[in-house]
Order: sequence, then C-alpha cells, then structure tokens
Amino acid sequence: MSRKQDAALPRVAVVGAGSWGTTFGKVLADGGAHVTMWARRPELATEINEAKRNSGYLPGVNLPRTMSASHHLSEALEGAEQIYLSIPSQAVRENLKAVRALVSMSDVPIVSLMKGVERRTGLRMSQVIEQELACDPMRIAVASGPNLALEIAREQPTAAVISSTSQETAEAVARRARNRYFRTFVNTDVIGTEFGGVLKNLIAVAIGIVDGVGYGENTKASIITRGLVEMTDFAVAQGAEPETLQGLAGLGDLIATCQSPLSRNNTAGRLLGQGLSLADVVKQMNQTAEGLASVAPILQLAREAGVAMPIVEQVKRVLDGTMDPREIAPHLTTDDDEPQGERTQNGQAGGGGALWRSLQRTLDQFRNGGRRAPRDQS
Ligand SMILES: NC(=O)c1ccc[n+]([C@@H]2O[C@H](COP(=O)([O-])OP(=O)(O)OC[C@H]3O[C@@H](n4cnc5c(N)ncnc54)[C@H](O)[C@@H]3O)[C@@H](O)[C@H]2O)c1
Ligand SMILES: O=P(O)(O)OC[C@H](O)CO
Repeated sequence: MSRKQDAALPRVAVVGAGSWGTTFGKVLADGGAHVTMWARRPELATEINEAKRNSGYLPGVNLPRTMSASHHLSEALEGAEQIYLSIPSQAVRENLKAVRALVSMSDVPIVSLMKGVERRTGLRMSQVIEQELACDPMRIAVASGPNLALEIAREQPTAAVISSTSQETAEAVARRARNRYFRTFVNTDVIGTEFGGVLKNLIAVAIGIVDGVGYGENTKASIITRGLVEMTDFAVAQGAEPETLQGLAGLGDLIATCQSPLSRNNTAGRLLGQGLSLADVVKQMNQTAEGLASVAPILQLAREAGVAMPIVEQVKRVLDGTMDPREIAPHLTTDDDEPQGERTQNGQAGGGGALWRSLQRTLDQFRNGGRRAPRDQS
C-alpha cells in the first residue's frame, strides 16, 4: 500500500497494546482502518512498528501493515475518528485523565473493550469513562461477546456485540469494527452488555476451580447453568434487559470463557482449585484476569439489590481462603433444605425473579415520571 493510499484510510486509535487491544487493533485494520496503538512500553511500540508483531501477547501472529504504535498517547490519538480502550479495568480511571486532556473537546466515539468493574466504586467501565471524560453517554460504546483474543488474532470466525445508548453510535462502531472473520451485532442495552462480560468472568473462575479440583462435566454444567441464572438476576436488577444475557454478551461469552484454557479467569480459577493462594495466583498470571478484582464489588451490588449469588459468593470465599475449593457446588452448602424453583433463587419458576424485578423497575419508572431509578442510569 502506498503512503497516499494509507493516508486516505479512516484512522482509529487503540489505547492498550496487550492481548485484546492488539487483537482488536488487527480486527479494525483488517476491516480497512489505519490503526495506531498506544503501548505503555516503548520497546513494544517498536516491535509493532518494525516487526509487525506483538510476540509477548500474540505469539506467531503477523499484524497488518496498516497497524502502527506509539509510546506517546498524543501521537496515538492524533486524528483518530474512534478511540478504543483496552487496559485493565482498575487502571482505566488514571489513564482517562491523560486521555481527557487530549480528546475532551472532540466528539469521537469512545469504545470500551473491557470486562471489569472498578473495585473501589463498583462502576462499569462506560460509567467511569462518562465521569472522567465528562462526555455525552451517547458517545460511548462497549464491545463484548465470546472473544478469546488469540482465536480472533488467528482469524477464526467470531461474533461480538457493540452496545451504546445511541443506536447511531453503536452502528458507526459496528461498521468500523468488522471484517471477514469478525461480525458485530448491535444493541442499546449497555448495562446488560457490560455486566454480561463482567459476570461471566466470575463464573469462569468457578469453573476453573472445578477443573483444578478435578470434578467433571456434571459439576461444570450445573455451575454454568445456575451461573447464568445468577448473572441474569443480577444484571436485570441493575437495569439490564434479560434477553441480553441470553445473547453473545451473556450466554455466548459464558460458554467460551468457561470451556477455554485460553481464558485467564478460567486459568486463575484452576490454579486456585489446585490449592494455590490468591497471592500466588496473581504472581503466576502475567495477563489480566479481571474476575479476581470484580468479585467483591459485584457481591456488594448484589447485596444492595437483594440478589442471591451463591456461586459468586463461593468464589469470594475461595479467594479469601475461607473455603476449601473442593466444597465448590452450584449451591451454598449453608442453603436451607427447602426446594427452590429452578429458574431463580427466589423460587419463582419461569424466570419470574428477573422478569418480576424488570416489571417492578418499569413501574418505578412510571412512578418517577418516566425516569429510571438513579442506579439504573448508564
Ligand atoms: N484477552 C482477551 O481475550 C480479552 C477479550 C475480550 C475482552 N478482554 C478485556 O480486555 C481488557 C484488557 O485485557 P487484555 O487481555 O488486553 O489484558 P492484557 O493483560 O493482555 O493487557 C493489558 C494491557 O494493559 C497495559 N497495562 C497494564 N497496567 C496498566 C496501567 N496501569 N496503565 C496503562 N496500561 C496498563 C499492559 O501493559 C497491557 O498492554 C480486560 O478488561 C479484559 O477483560 C480481553
Ligand atoms: O481470558 P479471559 O478470561 O479474560 O476471557 C477473555 C474474553 O473475555 C472471552 O470473551
């Protein structure tokens, strides 16, 4: 490609050149954009520029010529029509402060590729972006789905969902972030899409624990199925649409993350199940396992909303070292012996708990003159 042809390409920026940031950069470049990555380490920027490789995160993967990188944020963001963020959730706020100085006056879409909540505040990444960039939420989008980075970097066919409260923003991002091996769908349920990605990580840690302990498929299938009920109950209580949790960002991602050894959350769980302490697991992991930091804030939000999350509760106990991993089960052993309805912890069959809360929220909105209750606003 000549310099002139390259200059004519739409320009996008990806902040964070780890496993997912680099893979998403490749998705965008293979979809026809010129992508500039921001890499924290100068030597990684040099490797991407000169060797068209990111060998530490994506061994054996060649990056397109239309991908470049810079160690300087201002250079990476210059001229970008869309900005994608892919750094660990706990580091997002501090990094956005630097981004804000460079983009606060522009109206480019900001897209979160992250699947965690902020430990201190329990906020979703789109909420942290809205706070730190002081921007219109309709400018913010999130991407989620069954998206194990290395499989996509190897160009295996995959689907994802792009969500924004603005249909227009979701579509603009989905048009840019697609190519022959990566298909993007859209929705406007940001709460459900983000929580789907956060919550499946927690269930994947539980499945890793099961693997580490050596239990088999019945235990895993039971935890995955009950885990989806927990995910749905929690997300709906926060304002999500139940259907979103049945889609790519919920069930789809739950399947991929729970069954793949590529998953860092699953791997962290397996090490815990083999008897390692949380501190030792963190030492061994050289990539981000978001679930480990999200457990406590999710359980706090669940308590506030009155949602029972027995599986996530057990993950917390294993992380805290207060439960033997071999006791992991689809239910809390301290649960009373009364039979429960299958679909929810509240004993209401047919998804009654999640749907009932959804109905209650709609009624609350009517009572509030059409406004959502404050916790439901994205
Ligand atoms: N890897 C995947 O398959 C995948 C897929 C979908 C979503 N995600 C999500 O993407 C996000 C990023 O994950 P990843 O897989 O790229 O993680 P990673 O560990 O591979 O890379 C993280 C990147 O962030 C950088 N970083 C670490 N601490 C930082 C800090 N304090 N400030 C700035 N940069 C920092 C690292 O240098 C690295 O480049 C996570 O929220 C993850 O859940 C990952
Ligand atoms: O490696 P994990 O556990 O962070 O999972 C990666 C992606 O979120 C799978 O969709």
